[in-house]
Amino acid sequence: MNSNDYSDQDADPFRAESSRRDSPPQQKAPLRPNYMTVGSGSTSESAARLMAMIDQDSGYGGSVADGEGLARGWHPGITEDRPTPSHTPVLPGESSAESENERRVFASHVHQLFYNQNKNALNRAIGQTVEVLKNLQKKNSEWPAHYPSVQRPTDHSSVPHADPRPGLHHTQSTLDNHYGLDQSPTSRPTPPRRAGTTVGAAHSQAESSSAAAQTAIPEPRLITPQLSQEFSVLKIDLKMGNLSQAELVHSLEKHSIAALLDGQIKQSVRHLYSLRERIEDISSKVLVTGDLNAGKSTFCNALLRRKVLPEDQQPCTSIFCEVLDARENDNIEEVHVIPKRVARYNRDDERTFEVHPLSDLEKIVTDSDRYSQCKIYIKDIRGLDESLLNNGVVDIALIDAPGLNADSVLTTAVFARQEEIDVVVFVVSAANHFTQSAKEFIFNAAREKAYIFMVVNGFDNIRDKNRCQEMILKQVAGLSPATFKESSELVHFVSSNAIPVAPAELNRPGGVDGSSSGSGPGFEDPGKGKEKEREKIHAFEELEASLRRFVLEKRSRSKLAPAKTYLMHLLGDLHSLATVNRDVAQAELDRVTKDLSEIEPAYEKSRKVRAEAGEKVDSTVEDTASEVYKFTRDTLNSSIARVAEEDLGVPYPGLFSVYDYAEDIKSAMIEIIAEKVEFCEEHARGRIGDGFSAIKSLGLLHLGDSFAHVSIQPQQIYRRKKDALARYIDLEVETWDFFDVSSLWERQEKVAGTSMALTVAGVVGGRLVGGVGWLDGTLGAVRIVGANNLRRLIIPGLIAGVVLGVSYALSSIPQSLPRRLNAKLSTQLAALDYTHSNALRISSEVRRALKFPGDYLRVGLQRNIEKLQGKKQETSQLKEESEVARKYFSNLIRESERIRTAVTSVDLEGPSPGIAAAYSS
Ligand SMILES: Nc1nc2c(ncn2[C@@H]2O[C@H](COP(=O)(O)OP(=O)(O)OP(=O)(O)O)[C@@H](O)[C@H]2O)c(=O)[nH]1
Repeated sequence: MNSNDYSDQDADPFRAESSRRDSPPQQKAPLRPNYMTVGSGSTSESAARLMAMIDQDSGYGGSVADGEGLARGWHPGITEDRPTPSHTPVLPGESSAESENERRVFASHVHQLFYNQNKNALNRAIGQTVEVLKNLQKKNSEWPAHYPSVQRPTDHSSVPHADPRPGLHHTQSTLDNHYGLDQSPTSRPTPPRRAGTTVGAAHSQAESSSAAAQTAIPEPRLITPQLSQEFSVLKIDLKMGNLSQAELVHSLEKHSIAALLDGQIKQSVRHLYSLRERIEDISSKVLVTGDLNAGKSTFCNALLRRKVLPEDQQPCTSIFCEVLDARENDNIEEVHVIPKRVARYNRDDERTFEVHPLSDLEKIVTDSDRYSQCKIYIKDIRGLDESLLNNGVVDIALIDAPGLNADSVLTTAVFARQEEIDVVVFVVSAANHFTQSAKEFIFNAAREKAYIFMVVNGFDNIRDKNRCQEMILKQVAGLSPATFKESSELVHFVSSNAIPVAPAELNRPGGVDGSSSGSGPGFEDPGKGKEKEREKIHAFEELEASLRRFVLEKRSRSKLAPAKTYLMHLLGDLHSLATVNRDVAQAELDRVTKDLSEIEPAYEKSRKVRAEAGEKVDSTVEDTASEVYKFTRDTLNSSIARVAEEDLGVPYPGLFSVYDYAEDIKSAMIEIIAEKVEFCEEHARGRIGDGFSAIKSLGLLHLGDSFAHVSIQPQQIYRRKKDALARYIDLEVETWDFFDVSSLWERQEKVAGTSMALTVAGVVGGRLVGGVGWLDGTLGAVRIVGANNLRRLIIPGLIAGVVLGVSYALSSIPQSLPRRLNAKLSTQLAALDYTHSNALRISSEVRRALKFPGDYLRVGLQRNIEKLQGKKQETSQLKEESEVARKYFSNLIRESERIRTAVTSVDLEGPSPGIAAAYSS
């Protein structure tokens, strides 16, 4: 507040404050009686609550872990402008310097609480966001997240016009209308796709994470340019060649994008940690700068109420002097001087500074050749309520800068731009106004720090104070419009040298031991009753109060605002990312559910087909083989039994070649039997062909074209050289083989009425060959010719009979020999198990020949099942993944929204609550 304003105020400074700042009516001083809280009596509810809050939250940070405080929010009772619980009784509507001071103190506490509440809310939000990001990082590694990016505008043709999957860029502006004018208004927009997915056919297939990774990436993924632009923190920033960022993102494979996103997340987590560190840092630096000899050192001393820094008529401060609380130096008052060669000061490393007593300061500050800056540790002689160094919330360090001139202006501007400098206090001489260097500095600094705290010093030297104020404010308006707008709080006209200060060394006689301000012992008392002096002190106290608030508010802006802004952006990004991914997961879920509903019955069907076709193949093979076996066995059996009846094609050469004849017959019979075997093989070939056809039609039915090339070559079957049957047959021709008695006997019966001789001969022959029925013959002959005649006839008869019998037997060799040999052959072949072994061989070959197509069919069907089974498993897994992802991203939407709401409610710009508002800039 300006000192001139103050003199015009009425008796109630609160009312004057309120009206000056257009504060809401309820903030005006009430006309109700004030009350006091004294002794140990009961306190009002809100006062008790406030005290409890102050106790809990002393300005050094409340518990971040305590979520309740935030949840409850600011207690409305606190924000009401109630009568200040004052220790200084005043009548309603009246005010005194003491009560005003108490109100300020109270407002300061409210400020602190408000600041801390915001700080804690942000701190908590940072912790929660880090948690969310870490979870997202984990999720991203399992289910590579989709990253929104711009649809490539040239890709008209590849955009499906009627895709059933939901689309996201439906919501985008017409700028992103890539469908062309002919697009049906009812057609659905392009669905969100993951990198690596393709349009068209690929959609119908289940896309597992791994499968998708292998797919080509002809298409860009998602989404709206707006959304893409909205991405601020998690934006994947790629700068390569002439390609735009969006194109680059498109060209990347899904896992590369996931990796990039992972990098962004890590970076964000790191940034959040550094923001947390920053908002937790309670130190704040105030840089005091201004023209040469403007009174900067005097001003700093006045703030400290101690003559610490050397003041002189001539320019004296040539290095940066930082004044810190001695508590940061084990409560020892001393000066650490940093030589120019030292790049970075470290209080714990004595190599980085020289230690000097405070009394050396005058010498030190003028020695700019050796030193770059100094740290002055002093004990704060003021109480918590008034102190600037320790005001209960922040530890403020004052930095007295060398006076500005053409050489130092840039150095100081650079210094002022440092992030750790929260507030710049510019001291300007009321008499000299802004010099060229000053203007240059403010212009430079204003770019970084919108607000500059202006101290117009040496106001006591000015006679026409109003004119001076007007002129200075006009210049401020040009130099820093923001500061001008808040000039009542930020521009102060004071006389720093009017403030009573204690000597630099407190243990000097007359020094103070630092607890009170104002007119304590040792101060250069301006003189009681001197109204003007009091006014100067009052103006300076107002400046101090403003400066304290300004530091707090600036801290809000410089420390809390970046955290808030960053969190808002980050949570916004997370929200967008989560929305996109939830929709993608939902779309995938719908698709795979549909796929699965088709795959499952197909899988069951293929299992059934395999079982049925397998049975059919088995029965075909078995039936064919047993039929062939039976056929072969029957054919060979009958052939062997009747081979003698076949046309053997061997002429009878006569009695003298009868043995050769027997051999030829034997060979002919063996050949006929061998031919029969071949005949059976030929038959088997035919049956193999039939069996194969049956299997092939099954194959074509169930395996389609893949079975078309399957064939067999029946001619190749039974080509193995067969062992010559003759080798195994050992038919020894015996004499008796030429005389087939049984057949002769049969024939004798047929010619029963022929002559006696023949009968006798027959009988004799019969006797000769086997003696069968000779008794009958003899008895018959005796009866017919009588015994005597018989005796006479017997010799010639016998001779005739033998001759006849022998000649008959010899003449019937062509008939009897094959039979005998056939019988012998049959016996031998039976002994060799010839029929069975051949039938078995031929039928086994049938099995072997049909086994190949049968197995091929079986394997093909099995492969079909496995393929479907694999697809089923993959789709089920994808379904599960999509379900989990959808749930996760839905939660992420909610969670990011919840944290964002909490961060939004952190009001760094609005007025401070309650009484503090009356003292806000
Ligand atoms: N009349 C009057 N004199 C003042 C005021 N403030 C400072 N002075 C005097 O102005 C002279 C310069 O003061 P310093 O505090 O040394 O000025 P400075 O800006 O620190 O000087 P450098 O750091 O050397 O640029 C001293 O003699 C002070 O006593 C004031 O408000 N009124």
